Amino acid sequence: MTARIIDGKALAERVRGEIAARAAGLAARGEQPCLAVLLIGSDPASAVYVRNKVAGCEKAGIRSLRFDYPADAAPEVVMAKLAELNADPAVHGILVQLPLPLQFDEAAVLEAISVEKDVDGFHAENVGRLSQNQEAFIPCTPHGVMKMLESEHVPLSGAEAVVIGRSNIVGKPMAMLLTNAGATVTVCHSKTRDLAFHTRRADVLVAAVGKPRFVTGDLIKPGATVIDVGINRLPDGKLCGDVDFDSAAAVAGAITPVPGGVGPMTITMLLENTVISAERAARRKGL
Ligand SMILES: Nc1nc(=O)c2c([nH]1)NC[C@@H]1CN(c3ccc(C(=O)N[C@@H](CCC(=O)O)C(=O)O)cc3)C=[N+]21
Ligand SMILES: [Mg+2]
Repeated sequence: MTARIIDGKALAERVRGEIAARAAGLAARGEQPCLAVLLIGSDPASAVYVRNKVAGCEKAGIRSLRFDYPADAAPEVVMAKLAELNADPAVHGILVQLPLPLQFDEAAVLEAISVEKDVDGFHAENVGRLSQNQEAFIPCTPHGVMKMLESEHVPLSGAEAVVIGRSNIVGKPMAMLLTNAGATVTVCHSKTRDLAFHTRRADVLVAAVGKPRFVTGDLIKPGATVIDVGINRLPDGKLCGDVDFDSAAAVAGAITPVPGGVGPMTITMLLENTVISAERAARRKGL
């Protein structure tokens, strides 16, 4: 058996077409969607992601504002910029690229973004709303994964879902979304005693561990849907996921590649959240 490949890039293209149409409609009514992106420091991976986000905005007809700060930037300077962007009615989304340099209190920075403009969905209030299954900005990576599962018609109600990784930006919100969709969810992590015991029961397996090729075929239930959230840069510069693609694809029913899987959907959901925020602003203004 060899797994069907879930083409995140193709799905992202399709969804971005719809987002671009909504953005154009908003611009015609005088409310052009606008995303502000703050990048602090010079981490090369962060620079690539931010460049991809800005390019994604441009292609979808979303205005983007980019603010770059040196690694030793004073937190007060960034906080002042956030206050300014929160108050600017032309700005609909604000994203502070993570990780932040050590002098920053990450939680304090995320809380300083207004809930209405928190298109990353990392503000505690949006996290709380998601956990209560209320309308909220949903973190882009897990939201993109849900869209992929939906477009592939993967049944979730009553399914066994296993998430490897318990980060605030992927693992935990992923578990919440799968729970809200009716799956029986297990969250595994570095302290899990018998990983294979859990993963071999999974109808849907999401890998967000940050270890290259960590999930091998022997951990996968035959026919399972395997979602690879990992993005690891190998010494040769190539990108690889948390899943050992070849051994996994021999067992799984469907699998996402890296690159071209979850990554492009992550940026797509960021664009969608920005458009949603702009649509709300337009509605408030009666446009
Ligand atoms: N505040 C914040 N919000 C984020 O959403 C956020 C963040 N910080 N910090 C880092 C992670 C990572 N992330 C990715 C976005 C796009 C790709 C992506 O487009 N990947 C392409 C390949 C890109 C490449 O060539 O490197 C792919 O998988 O095909 C990957 C990873 C967003 N993140
Ligand atoms: Mg983890």
